[in-house]
Amino acid sequence: MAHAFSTSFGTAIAVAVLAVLAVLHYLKLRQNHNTASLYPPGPPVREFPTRDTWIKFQEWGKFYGELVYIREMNLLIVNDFRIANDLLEKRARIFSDRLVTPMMELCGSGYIFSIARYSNEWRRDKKLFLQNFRQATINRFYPYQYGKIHEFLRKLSATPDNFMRHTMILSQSLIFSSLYGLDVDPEDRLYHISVDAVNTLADAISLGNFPAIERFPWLRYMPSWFPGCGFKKVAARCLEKLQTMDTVPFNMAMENLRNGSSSSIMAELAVQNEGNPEAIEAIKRMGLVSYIASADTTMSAISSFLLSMTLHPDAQKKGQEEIDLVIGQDRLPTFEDRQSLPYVEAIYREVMRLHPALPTGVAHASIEDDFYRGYHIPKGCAVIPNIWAMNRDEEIYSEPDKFMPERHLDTPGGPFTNINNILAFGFGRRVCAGRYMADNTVWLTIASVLATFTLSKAKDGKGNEIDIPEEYTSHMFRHPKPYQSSITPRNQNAKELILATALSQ
Ligand code: HEM
Repeated sequence: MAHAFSTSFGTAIAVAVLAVLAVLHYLKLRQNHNTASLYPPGPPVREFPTRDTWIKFQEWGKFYGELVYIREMNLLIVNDFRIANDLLEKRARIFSDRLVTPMMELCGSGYIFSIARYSNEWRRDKKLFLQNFRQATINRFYPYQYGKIHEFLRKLSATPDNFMRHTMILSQSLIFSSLYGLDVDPEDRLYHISVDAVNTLADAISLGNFPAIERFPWLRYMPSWFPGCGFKKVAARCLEKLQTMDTVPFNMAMENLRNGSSSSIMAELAVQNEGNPEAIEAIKRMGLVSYIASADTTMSAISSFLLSMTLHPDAQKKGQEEIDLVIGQDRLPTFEDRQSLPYVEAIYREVMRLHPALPTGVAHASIEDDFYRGYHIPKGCAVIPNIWAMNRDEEIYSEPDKFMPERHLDTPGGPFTNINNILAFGFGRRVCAGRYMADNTVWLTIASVLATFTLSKAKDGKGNEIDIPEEYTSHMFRHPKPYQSSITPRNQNAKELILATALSQ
């Protein structure tokens, strides 16, 4: 009897569970059916802007709402930090892919994990990168950062009118010195190889430059003489340049180690992995991605700082006064001073807020269908985080377009909040892997320039200030367009401090 009871009870439970499952399945199907066609609203593709995309995206956000979707492109624009966090951070399992076009693959995107698919290859290369750039070991780069930033001060002092060129050289040469132990000059062959390789890559993978392969991906399997297959030669050239770029500095670093003239992180890693060709290739790729990911971004942040100081003398003065008060005028700032300089930190945070180097970040992509706030986000959707708009959220920042470092002092956490609050570095599992190094480089440059120079508008022959139009480039990387500025050492003491840095090189 007991057995019969338990059997019928068990059957009843099984029937009930099946019934619940059936209902749930039906509801899910219904939800999918209802939402499958419910994409977020958005404009037609023909309205897609060709420049200053972040401004148009921000306008669309105000018009269409929190999610803007361009159906023909399967592209989602996110203007709100909370949503970026929900998708790119909390649902990182789904939203950590990148869109890789056939042209990118042919050009060697597999070499550069910052633009590679969310894959085992990405995990492998990122792991090696993080071992070398994680927060705990980041002070290994301090000597190179002091060296190159002090060299930058000397160049600014000697030829201030070339400040833009000096900024670019600082950003590019820092990676060569930090990783390879190489002192690269703009006249060097290596410098030209690197600039040329990056430009070739940028041209080759920019959408619209090779429409045939974009429209007919199968063309990649045709020979290069086949009509419309000119892209194959371009891709082969690009790949070759990237290979040269990751091999030439690596070989130089190895040669320097062998002949005893200098050691370097790259050479030491290679020695530890001697006899393991795969590991050696991964080390070379790490050097390549470091250069590609760091040069333009670091240059942009420092350039935006210089322009901001020229345009905002009050903020500049407050930064200088804080430095004078805390460390005096007899030495240059060091990393140990950082926590004692809240206003300098606030200037840094404000530069990163108002002028993100990549205003629309780097697009993530989804690996499966997802549903968010009642909308369907299809598999393979490119998600653009509009950092520009997020950093100008009026609910968080009053008068968001104004340069006001004070806003970071007035917040509960003060200016020294977690680096992950700096949205300019991106999101989730694809967040900038070099951010600890970048953060240190940009901060030390800011503190060192404030300690030693005064920046102001340049004057014409009649002594009138020359107006600065405050124009920025309008493509993926955003940085100030050329302008004139007066950059002079603050006083004799500052001049001597700058010159003295040459002695410690
Ligand atoms: C001010 C300077 C910098 C800024 C503003 C910046 C910004 C960014 C952004 C927005 C991304 C994309 C994040 C995302 O997909 O959500 C990124 C990725 C990356 N950055 Fe940076 N970056 C800077 C400097 C550097 C430096 C100095 C390095 C290396 C030494 C570096 C290495 C990387 C790498 C490897 C990635 C790819 C991460 C991945 O896809 O997994 N960055 N960066």
